[in-house]
Amino acid sequence: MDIKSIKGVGEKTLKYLNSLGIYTVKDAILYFPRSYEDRRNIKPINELKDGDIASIIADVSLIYANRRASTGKTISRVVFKNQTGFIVGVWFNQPYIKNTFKIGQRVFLYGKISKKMGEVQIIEPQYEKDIEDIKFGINPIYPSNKHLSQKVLRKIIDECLKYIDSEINEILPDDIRKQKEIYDIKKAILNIHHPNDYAALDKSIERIKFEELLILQLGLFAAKKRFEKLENAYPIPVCSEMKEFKESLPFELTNAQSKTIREILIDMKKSKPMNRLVQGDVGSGKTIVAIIALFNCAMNKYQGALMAPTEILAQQHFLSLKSLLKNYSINIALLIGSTPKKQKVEIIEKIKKGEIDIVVGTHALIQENVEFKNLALVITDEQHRFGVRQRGELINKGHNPHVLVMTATPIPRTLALFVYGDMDISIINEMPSGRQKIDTYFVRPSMRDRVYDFVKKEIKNGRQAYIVCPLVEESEKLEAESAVETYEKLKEVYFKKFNVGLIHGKMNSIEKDLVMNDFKNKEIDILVSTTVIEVGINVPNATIIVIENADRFGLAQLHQLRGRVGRGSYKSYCILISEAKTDEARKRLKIMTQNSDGFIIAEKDMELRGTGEFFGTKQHGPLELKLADPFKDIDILKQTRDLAREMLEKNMLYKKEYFNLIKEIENKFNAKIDQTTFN
Ligand SMILES: Nc1ncnc2c1ncn2[C@@H]1O[C@H](COP(=O)(O)OP(=O)(O)OP(=O)(O)O)[C@@H](O)[C@H]1O
Repeated sequence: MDIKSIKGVGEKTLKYLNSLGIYTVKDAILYFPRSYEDRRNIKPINELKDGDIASIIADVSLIYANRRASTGKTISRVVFKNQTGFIVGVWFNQPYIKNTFKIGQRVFLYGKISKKMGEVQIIEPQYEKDIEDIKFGINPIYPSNKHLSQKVLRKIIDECLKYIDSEINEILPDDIRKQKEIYDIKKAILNIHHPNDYAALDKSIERIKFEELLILQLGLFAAKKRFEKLENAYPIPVCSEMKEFKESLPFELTNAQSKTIREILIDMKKSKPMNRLVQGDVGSGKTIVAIIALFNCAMNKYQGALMAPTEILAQQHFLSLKSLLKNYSINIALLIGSTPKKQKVEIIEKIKKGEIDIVVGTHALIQENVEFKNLALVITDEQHRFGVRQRGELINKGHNPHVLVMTATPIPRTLALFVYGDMDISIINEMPSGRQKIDTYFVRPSMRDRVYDFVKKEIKNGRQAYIVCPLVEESEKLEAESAVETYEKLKEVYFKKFNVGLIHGKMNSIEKDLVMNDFKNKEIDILVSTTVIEVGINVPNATIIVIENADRFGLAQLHQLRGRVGRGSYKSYCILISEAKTDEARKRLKIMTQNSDGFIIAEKDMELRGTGEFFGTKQHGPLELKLADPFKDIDILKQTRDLAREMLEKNMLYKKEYFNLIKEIENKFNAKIDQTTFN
């Protein structure tokens, strides 16, 4: 059911809902809160302590005129009272607040308490004036943006929840739910939006995680079986030019690269399609491995495709391929969202006729009108951006093509088995020779000027720098705005005599390319950027990266960002600027200063948190998991793996009560499942 049919969803709201990924009523039902506010305890004012998060019901007793503080901020103050005392609501830069309340009106307030010189204040509280309508339970807070208030979003989602019976199907049969003592799906979803208590919430979250991980495990088993049975891939022998090509490279391959390449070339010779994951730490040299596989494919007159997670990266891979393969008659094309229409049509036509040997692209490659003549090798450079589903879509364009997946996110071996259990794994655990350790420092913002002086020194020595702006979750636009601000300031104040460039996610790809090219050609000394440079960017002359508000980033992300430097033989530096107010933040940043191996960082992160935000908490995770986190939920992961095995051994999945489960696996993995799949 379309979200448009829900009361209160006009054209504008629809646009904003879409920007959150909500298009249907089902999307809204499955749009889970990011956190909760506990409104159950209404507290007497005279018992409030500084720092409390409290709920209060009181009457408006006095509304002050707005005041301007020396910082330029407008301050609005409203006094509320009840039998237990007075409390002052304080709002900054919201001058309209003073007209929002009426003397004598009864309101509900929720927010953080601050005690200042005997005055009890509640800072920028949430308020509700229709006391009748107030929900006093544990209320959801949804990931949102400034256009959609929590109030509106809650109302819409609550309206959608009325349709839960028709929109959501139970996929776990009764006997499994009983055996595992887990909630039915509808109860779990309703509880996640409006929990009665935390125990019910935990059990509900667990139910969703269980379902997600069970589907993942079954999907992986199905994929593995499917691959095991495939026999008719194009066998691609090692071409006679291979030796000469390797010798022509500008560097000698590391042992780990050579071993991985050997494994790949052996796989490609077979008529059984390759299904291999290459895991290599940041900067370990995965690209050349992909290039060699593509070269071998093209020299055997088959087509190969390389899919990258961003346009910048696709472009970079395209240029590397062009330059390294220039002495061979291999036709290479780039196909990305921003390729001009006319050119796109031409490229697509040539791919179809087999006139293009290697095509590099983004998800534009999986668009339906791209057809290949003889696609024999599919490489996806995942960096944890693609889901299993998109990978499947590209694979379906070939005739059982060989598949190579590359990832720079280090996953401890035991865990890799669970999340990439369907694939063979090669690991590049060695850095090219001549690399030096990246010195990493964690400093307070008060040291910023000294950091900038250091940046200047590096630039005077001929090197280049990245300055990464604070992460703004949930809004690429705000992130871009903050990057522009930082850029202006740096250009005009600190680095007047230098060439400063800017790159962020809201620029179109032509603009991004221009900037990246200028940076590569040393026309830019300092590149101010958001996390768009996180994956894969390769400018070996850049030797220093400064990361602002470093504690906001996940460790994986910091590790990726740091990997933008130290990619050549120059000594490189990573400077993490952070207030790091909590113990945990300090410990995490210390992990970065003391370790350089991504696998170890991943493990330490796991130990420290007992959970793993290593992957980040975005709802569109690598495996399209909404709540489950393979790092954190290792117990559920094991349970579901055992259950998946049992289901297969006992041939349970063909019973009709498993119909919905099977449908869901087909959906998520973009693969057909029938009686023969698991045999
Ligand atoms: N054996 C080698 N010896 C010297 N330099 C190498 C070697 N292999 C790769 N390089 C160089 O190292 C740099 C990093 O390689 P590449 O871009 O493939 O890394 P990556 O593993 O893809 O890193 P990331 O995960 O950051 O994308 C490149 O400049 C590449 O030319």
